[in-house]
Amino acid sequence: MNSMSGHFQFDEAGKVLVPEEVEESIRTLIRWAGDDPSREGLQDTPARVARAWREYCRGYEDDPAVHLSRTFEEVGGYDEIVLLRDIPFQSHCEHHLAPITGSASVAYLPGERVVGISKLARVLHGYAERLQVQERLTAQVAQAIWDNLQPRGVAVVITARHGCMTGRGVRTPGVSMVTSRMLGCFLTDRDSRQEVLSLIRGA
Ligand SMILES: Nc1nc2c(ncn2[C@@H]2O[C@H](COP(=O)(O)OP(=O)(O)OP(=O)(O)O)[C@@H](O)[C@H]2O)c(=O)[nH]1
Ligand SMILES: [Zn+2]
Repeated sequence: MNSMSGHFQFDEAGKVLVPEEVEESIRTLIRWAGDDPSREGLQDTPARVARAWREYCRGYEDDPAVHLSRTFEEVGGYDEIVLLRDIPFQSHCEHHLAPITGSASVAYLPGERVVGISKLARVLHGYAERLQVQERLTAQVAQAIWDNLQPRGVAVVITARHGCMTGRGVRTPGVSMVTSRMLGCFLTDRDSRQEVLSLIRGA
């Protein structure tokens, strides 16, 4: 079994085993950044970093479709928009492996089936906890809900800050990126789109 392809191995205590080649690559990076990986404070760092990255990227082990498979048919005749607003999330950009932190609003207009509301946040985290660009994250969350719930409409709006624009590069703190993906009636019907956008804005 190849530990590099996401099939992790664990010790008796259930802690993930870090392959030597992964630790060595982190030591190389520390050396390249200008420090000495053998000094006391950095000795355990490669294993910690490896485990931290497995956690940052645990979305690769997650299947959002599973979260959306547990649906309910009857919710008291409710057939209006369901919105989960301002769900905080963390991701990492695929260009610099820098943190992306933000919040997402996820809405759908149910068809036959509704889902437990926490599942919308689980889908978001499942895709966010991978190496991402914000546009793809937004599209994947919307598409997963569209494919699995067959709703009448889906709207996803994400606002996030990119660490690669604050701590390095253009060094422009405070700026956010906003992306949205509308499907179904939120794409084709102007009134539905306005309604969902005003709910998302909290107007
Ligand atoms: N569209 C998009 N761009 C992103 C995202 N995350 C990071 N980026 C951008 O990806 C780009 C990568 O540009 P490159 O020119 O290849 O890399 P770079 O030399 O490090 O660029 P700078 O960040 O401008 O220093 C940068 O403009 C980043 O701001 C994202 O989620 N979506
Ligand atoms: Zn980046």
